[in-house]
Amino acid sequence: MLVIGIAGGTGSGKTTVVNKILQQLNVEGVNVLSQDNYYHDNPNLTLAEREALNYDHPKSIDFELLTQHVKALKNNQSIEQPVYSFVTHSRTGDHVLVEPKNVLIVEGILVLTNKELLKEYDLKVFVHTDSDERLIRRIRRDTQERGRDLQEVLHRYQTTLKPMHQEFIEPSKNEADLIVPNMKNNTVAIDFLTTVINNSLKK
Ligand SMILES: Nc1ncnc2c1ncn2[C@@H]1O[C@H](COP(=O)(O)OP(=O)(O)O)[C@@H](O)[C@H]1O
Ligand SMILES: O=c1ccn([C@@H]2O[C@H](COP(=O)(O)O)[C@@H](O)[C@H]2O)c(=O)[nH]1
Repeated sequence: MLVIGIAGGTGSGKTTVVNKILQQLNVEGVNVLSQDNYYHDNPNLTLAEREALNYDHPKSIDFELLTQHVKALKNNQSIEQPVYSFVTHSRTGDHVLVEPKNVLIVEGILVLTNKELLKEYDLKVFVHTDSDERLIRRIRRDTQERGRDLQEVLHRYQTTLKPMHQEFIEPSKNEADLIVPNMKNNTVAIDFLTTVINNSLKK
């Protein structure tokens, strides 16, 4: 199994890059584990308390479970991936059965920040987009798809998103084997990535 970690700031285009790779890959099967499904659950807190949490710090992620799931899939075992809701900031209680396949992509803002998880990757990618462009994309997405209002997005950007990006996410770029600029559609980088993946699988 080939394991690929794809990180980058919020709104950098990680999901978009992953979807483009999936469309082009010439392999039997690919699993994608999104870090977004591995946020810690906080069932004892009220919704208002959960809304106030910092979701951009590495401690907000259940890296133990994520790493355990990556290791299980590599050992040819199935996993039950938790499902997370961005509306309630909590796990829904549902699970998705994931069976091992030839390629495993692990994507998320913090997936290159955890030492144990870093050991599991064969290829590490960082998607780069300038912060002003990422903020614009985040405002659009969170107001249109995640039920947030403008003031909430801007407040979160200033209080947690930007400082956490500077402290944890941007430095994790140094772990990457490849940096993909994604200010505009970058077909060359996507072609390059799919070629690298296909070649690694042939070895
Ligand atoms: N190269 C690009 N040019 C313009 N818009 C893009 C590009 N890549 C992604 N987007 C848009 O930016 C938003 C965030 O992209 P997404 O892939 O969800 O980012 P991430 O997963 O890193 O948070 C989406 O609305 C997506 O359509
Ligand atoms: O309950 C939550 C958990 C996370 N977030 C925000 O999501 C982004 C990460 O998602 P991307 O798809 O990579 O942008 C992160 O910046 C958190 O702030 C949330 O709003 N609520």
